[in-house]
Amino acid sequence: MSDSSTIIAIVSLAALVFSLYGGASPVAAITSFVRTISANPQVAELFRFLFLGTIVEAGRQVGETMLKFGSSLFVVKAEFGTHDFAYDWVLNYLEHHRVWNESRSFKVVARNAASRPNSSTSASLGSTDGHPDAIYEPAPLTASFFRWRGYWISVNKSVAGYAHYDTGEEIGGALSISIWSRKRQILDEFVRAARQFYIDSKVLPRRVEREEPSGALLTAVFPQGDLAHNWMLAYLRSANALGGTMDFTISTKQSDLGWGNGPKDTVRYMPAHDTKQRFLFESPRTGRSTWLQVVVTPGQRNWNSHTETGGSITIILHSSDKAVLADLIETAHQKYLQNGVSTVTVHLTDNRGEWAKTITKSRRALSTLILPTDIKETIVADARQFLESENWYNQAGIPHRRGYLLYGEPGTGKSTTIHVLAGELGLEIYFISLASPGIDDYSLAKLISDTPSRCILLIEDIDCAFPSRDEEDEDEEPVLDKEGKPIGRNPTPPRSAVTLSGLLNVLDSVSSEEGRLTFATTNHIENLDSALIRAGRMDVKIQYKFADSVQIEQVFKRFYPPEEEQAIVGDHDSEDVQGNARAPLIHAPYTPAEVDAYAVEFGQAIPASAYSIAQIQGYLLTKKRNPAGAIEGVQQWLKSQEEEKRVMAELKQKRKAERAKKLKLARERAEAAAATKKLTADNAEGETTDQTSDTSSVDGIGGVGVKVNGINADG
Ligand SMILES: Nc1ncnc2c1ncn2[C@@H]1O[C@H](COP(=O)(O)OP(=O)(O)OP(=O)(O)O)[C@@H](O)[C@H]1O
Repeated sequence: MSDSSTIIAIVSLAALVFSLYGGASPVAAITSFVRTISANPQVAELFRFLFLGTIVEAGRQVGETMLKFGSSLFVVKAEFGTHDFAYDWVLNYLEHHRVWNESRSFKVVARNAASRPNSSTSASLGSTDGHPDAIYEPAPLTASFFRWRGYWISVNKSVAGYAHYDTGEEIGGALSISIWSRKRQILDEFVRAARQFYIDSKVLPRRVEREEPSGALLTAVFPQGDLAHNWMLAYLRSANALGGTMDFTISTKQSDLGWGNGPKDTVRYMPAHDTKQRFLFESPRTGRSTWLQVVVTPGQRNWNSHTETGGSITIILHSSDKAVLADLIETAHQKYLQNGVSTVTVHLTDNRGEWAKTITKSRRALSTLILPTDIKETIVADARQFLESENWYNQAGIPHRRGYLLYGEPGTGKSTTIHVLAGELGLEIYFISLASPGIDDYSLAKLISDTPSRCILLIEDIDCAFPSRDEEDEDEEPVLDKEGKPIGRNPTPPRSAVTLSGLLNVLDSVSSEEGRLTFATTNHIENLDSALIRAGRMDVKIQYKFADSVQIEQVFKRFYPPEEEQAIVGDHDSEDVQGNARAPLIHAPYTPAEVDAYAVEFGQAIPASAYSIAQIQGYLLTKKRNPAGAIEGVQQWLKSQEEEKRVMAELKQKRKAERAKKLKLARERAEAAAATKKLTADNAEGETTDQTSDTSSVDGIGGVGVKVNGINADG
């Protein structure tokens, strides 16, 4: 009975007594009432029960109030909601202490068991047939007691939750604990111990949604196209952090190389769109472990440029410490650099003028680059010294940038030099071709500002930003003066939308002063503007020529290494960084002495400064593993090359003759046009004179006729 009902009962009783004995004093009325009812034994019995019941209920209520008061003095209580991480700490800790070991009432779950903390009480159900294990949880409202550091603690699943329709994780429930102690700090110690145990046992944390607001977590987004995205991807792949997903997109495309475990993987397993994976980051620096949740969003493929843009990697850190994020990024960066030891990364643009694609090439050894004398060593030393002398540049007030112009015949090793150098210096190449459709002054400036400091910026075929001055160019049209006389030729319009001033601005821009090595290559240095190649923009200029006899010998020896076993030269993947054969393929059927002798013979057979290394390499590739055959066939090959040259020269000659004919025709047409113009002017003058004299008008018209005939005869 509640307090109010007791009061109502007493008041009603008093009212009854008063109505019966209204005229008497209250004491007399109660006395006579008691006398009246005690005369009736049944009514007396009823009132005795009522009286005793009231006493017992009042006593119970007083006792309960005292117990509540007492327990608030001697028991510390806490509740943990299933939506919160603290619930996971405590649940995991209690499971570890086998708190419900003796219980006879469980809730058993199997869905999503793989992502739940490992339970010591979990039963392995059919673990061999791929079914998940079951997890035993306390059933709602069953209390369990256990001793912890000398205190009694009771645990009770006070509110039963329900499974989330998507994740299967319990939400809406609560776990209550009561610690039998007067000391409030025991609760702090308990929660701290549970949290530490959770961290130490590295159990898989619950999944959180990116949108879920949580001050306890840090979120970092790495957008595709930024270098940090590449670092993170390299790190996650190397740490096998993306293998845990259950949703894959399978690809066999070369362009999806980044998702393979190695460059030679034929099938690549890419995480499906927006899949979330949890992964324990163990910092090699601090030794600290932090759970990460990784969400990979692949980009949209642009079918014109065959590149992917707009993707991202989102990392949710189960930590609020920014130092962990910084540590993760640095670890990923270091991993990426380590990978770069055996590979060279080349960034390419799409046709909208954005860095969109990254390809990885095997690193090429310095020894595989064949240049006269010690040019390659000089270039490497020069670039290395430049990178190491940033302070010197700053102190001297000179922009910290260096430009190299590699010019000369095609196929002589200009691009190869840059590839080799990138491998030697551990730098990435940012490749821009000025002839690409999407590249103009604006996109060029943007592309360059989007490159990191310390990289190689490679501008290939820089001459296409300038009009060609090639005498042989067939597209040239004659330029005529006012009189219609040819005064020269129109230079071919540049093949690039980039202008000279745009290019110079970019080379001089502030963003180029960050330890960047700019390389430009061209086959036509004569077409370049002197402003572009002056020192300060192009500090080092190196000419590449056709191979001399020493180079020819070296190429030959490279094809027939004197080792017992050999790899196919020219296939870079079969060489390691030192240029040694990685995968021995076949027993060499010749001795080193034989190869040396053949090489000298080969060097003498091929005329010096007439062929590029690319051409010679092309021939030797037809004679793999057969140095004697290469010597035997060389004269035949030279003849075919001469024949090819002759045919090319003939074609050129023919084209020249056609152009001369075209030019002559154009000149004649122009002269005729000029003559017509003059005749019209004379005629107009004649008509003016005619208005004053009739005879002169006839002469004038006749004069016109003669002139017209004259033009026709000429024509
Ligand atoms: N000096 C060289 N040393 C080693 N290999 C070379 C050399 N020159 C050319 N090659 C080989 O020839 C091929 C083409 O070389 P590369 O692309 O470097 O020439 P390039 O001068 O840049 O030509 P282009 O001016 O046409 O771009 C490569 O496969 C490379 O292996």
